[in-house]
Amino acid sequence: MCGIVGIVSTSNVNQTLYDALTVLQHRGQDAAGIVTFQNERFYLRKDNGLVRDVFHTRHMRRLVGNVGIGHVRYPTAGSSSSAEAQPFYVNSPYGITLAHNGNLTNADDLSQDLFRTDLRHINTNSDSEVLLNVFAHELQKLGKLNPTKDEIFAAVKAVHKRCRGAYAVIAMITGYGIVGFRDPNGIRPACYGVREAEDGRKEYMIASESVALSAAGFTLVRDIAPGEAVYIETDGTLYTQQCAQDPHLYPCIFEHVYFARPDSILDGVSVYKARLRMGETLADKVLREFPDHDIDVVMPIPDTSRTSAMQMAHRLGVKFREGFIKNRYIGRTFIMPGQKMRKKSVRQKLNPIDLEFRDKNVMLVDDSIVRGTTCKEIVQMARDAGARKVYFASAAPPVRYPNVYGIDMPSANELIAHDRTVEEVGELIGADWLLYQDLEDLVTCVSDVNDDIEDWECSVFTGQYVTGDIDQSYLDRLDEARNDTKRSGAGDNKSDENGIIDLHNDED
Ligand SMILES: O=P(O)(O)OC[C@H]1O[C@H](OP(=O)(O)OP(=O)(O)O)[C@H](O)[C@@H]1O
Ligand SMILES: NC(=O)CC[C@H](N)C(=O)O
Ligand SMILES: [Mg+2]
Repeated sequence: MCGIVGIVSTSNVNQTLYDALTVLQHRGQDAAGIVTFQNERFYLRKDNGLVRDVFHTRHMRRLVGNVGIGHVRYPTAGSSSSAEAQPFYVNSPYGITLAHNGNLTNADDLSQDLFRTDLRHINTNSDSEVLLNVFAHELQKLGKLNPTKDEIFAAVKAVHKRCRGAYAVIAMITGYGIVGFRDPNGIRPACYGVREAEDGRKEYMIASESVALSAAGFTLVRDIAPGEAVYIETDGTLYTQQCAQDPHLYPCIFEHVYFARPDSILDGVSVYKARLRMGETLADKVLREFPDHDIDVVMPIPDTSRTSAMQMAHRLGVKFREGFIKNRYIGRTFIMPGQKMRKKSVRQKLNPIDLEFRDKNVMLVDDSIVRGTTCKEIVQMARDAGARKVYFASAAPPVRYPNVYGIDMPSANELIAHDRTVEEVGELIGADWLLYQDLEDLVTCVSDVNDDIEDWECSVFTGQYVTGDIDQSYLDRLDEARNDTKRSGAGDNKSDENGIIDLHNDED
């Protein structure tokens, strides 16, 4: 998952972009980047690291201009190399930079076409660089010296025809403006908002999540529709157009389970409310399956499961307690590259308050169980702290299938629930009872607010991929390229050794 943001303002955008990226930091903690535009020049700073580590005062001073875009990255393609940090840049036509959240499922084919037919060179293994070049090529084909909204929208239309997979995108076209668009299935989120400058002129922001808008004083106008493009010229004139032939809204349900911040509203659905409901439906399942339960206390695994755990305890009428304290200086473990790093981080990250466990039957609640790294360690920690029985509940159903749309779960074999029954997973993690949310219930928790949502992208639970182009051979190739063993040998954290030359980066 990544976070994207773009602003057209009447004054310098560097600080607002920086602030927005810190608000979106939960979506990607590997790399960050900002590019601004002023007087016919782009100013770019991107590197590996958290936002606060990548941008120092000297970089911020140089990021001048009233228009700009930003990105926080959590890789799902290529490597963690700083050369694959975003935004990407291409000089022709016009000079375009682009930030992408999602994952293209036909990036390999596109890359070949770009080279053979479109005579374009791709310098990294990033699917986002491919996407940028498709967009650039389609814009170039129109052959205009000064592109108008019609050319921009025509290029987005062509992108929809050529690209498969998931993409929420913000691109900046030198001197003209920024364009944001979503793939025709609306898998990844994107919205836009407006605020008034002191002189009354309008300023716009496009972002992955509404929380980035509200934190910067923008009012949410609406979500970008699937397939739609929003083009904002540098003078603040805004145009929108549907650019896909047959759009459907199938948003990723995992945004509500784990990725998004609870204070965001995605496609009209409050993430916070959805998570409260997940707690209620989990409690109802406990009461259905275990009416005489002997749970003394419900505890969240911080942070993401807090909202659901609280509501579950409330509905069950049992105590809600914080049994694990989180070290706030360790990042999200699930989005860390490499299993070794994730495992070590769980112990460093969470520490039990023993007195909350001693002689108690505890129900531990997490938002999801993916590789099982967190819950295995946690169950043991609860026992070591003196718990009598350790029950475990997941606010999401079993994660059994890889994700191909921008969440880094490339390998079925690394998913603890893949090819296993709930009982087998329960045994593996060492819980006395393991309870998963039913998929139907999860869907109910996020539904009934927005009738435009035709269905949810639930492939990690069902193995059904909404783009219809995913077969076993694709999944095998993805597994081969990105499984943890592969990456721990040659990829992540050795990024500088993979030989990708960083072409357009202000390194210090
Ligand atoms: O089964 P696993 O492979 O361990 O993955 C699932 C865990 O990872 C995430 O937590 P994370 O630490 O990333 O972030 P959080 O603090 O937002 O909960 C998620 O909330 C689960 O706790
Ligand atoms: N998680 C994402 O959205 C990743 C975007 C892109 N596929 C990359 O790897 O950089
Ligand atoms: Mg967690």
